[in-house]
Amino acid sequence: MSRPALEVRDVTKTYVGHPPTPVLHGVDLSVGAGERVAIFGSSGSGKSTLLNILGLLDVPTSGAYDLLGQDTCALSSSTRAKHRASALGFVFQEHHVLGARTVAENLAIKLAISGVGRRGRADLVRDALTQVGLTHRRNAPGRLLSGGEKQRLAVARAILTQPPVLLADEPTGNLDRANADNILDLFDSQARKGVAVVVITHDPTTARWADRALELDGGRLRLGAHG
Ligand SMILES: Nc1ncnc2c1ncn2[C@@H]1O[C@H](COP(=O)(O)OP(=O)(O)OP(=O)(O)O)[C@@H](O)[C@H]1O
Repeated sequence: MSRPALEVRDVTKTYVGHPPTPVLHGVDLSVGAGERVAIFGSSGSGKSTLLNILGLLDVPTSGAYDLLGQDTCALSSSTRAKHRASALGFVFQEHHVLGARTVAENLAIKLAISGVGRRGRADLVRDALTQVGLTHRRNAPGRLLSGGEKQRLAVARAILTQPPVLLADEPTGNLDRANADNILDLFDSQARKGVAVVVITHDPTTARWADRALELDGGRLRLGAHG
């Protein structure tokens, strides 16, 4: 069997404090290339905590997390940041679009921050806009986009450098059904290219859309009712 894109083994997370807050109690998760996984669970069950760990924004208290075959727990913070930039794309419920910048500038700025040279940027921006169907809006300021268009721009930003893993936190949360389906279609295209897609969601339709829907309950993941 081929190596999973990401693999979490017996991960625990306890936030330090008085008293400490134990959140994850032994999470196991393996996601293959091209697989679409949805994670749902009640408020406070630890979904964001797990996504922060998967996104290399936080570290587990114990357990192992391998991303693209690399043990991430042993990495220095600067190597983690490099790994985060090259391996992961993020889509959030809040799309963080820069309102005063054009659609194309929103993407070019992300590439500049990622260290992509000026010459390479135009092609990547064009490809990403084509993929999400926003080419005709490339010169529009971000503030004039509709909610659905802003979220498509957020997906374009996440896939700009073609990361092999896409992490999304309630990506359809603020959208009507048609726009939500549009975002899921974009994720489908990514999965068909071999990208591993992990989505945190409260939306039952999004959970049913996934190849596997897992419920975070009692600090552990189990196959959910939608799976
Ligand atoms: N930095 C922190 N320090 C201490 N406790 C925290 C911290 N971050 C989260 N928690 C606590 O950990 C628990 C899980 O939080 P988390 O945000 O992961 O849940 P969630 O499932 O994403 O919730 P929601 O669906 O409401 O966003 C909550 O009880 C929360 O208060």
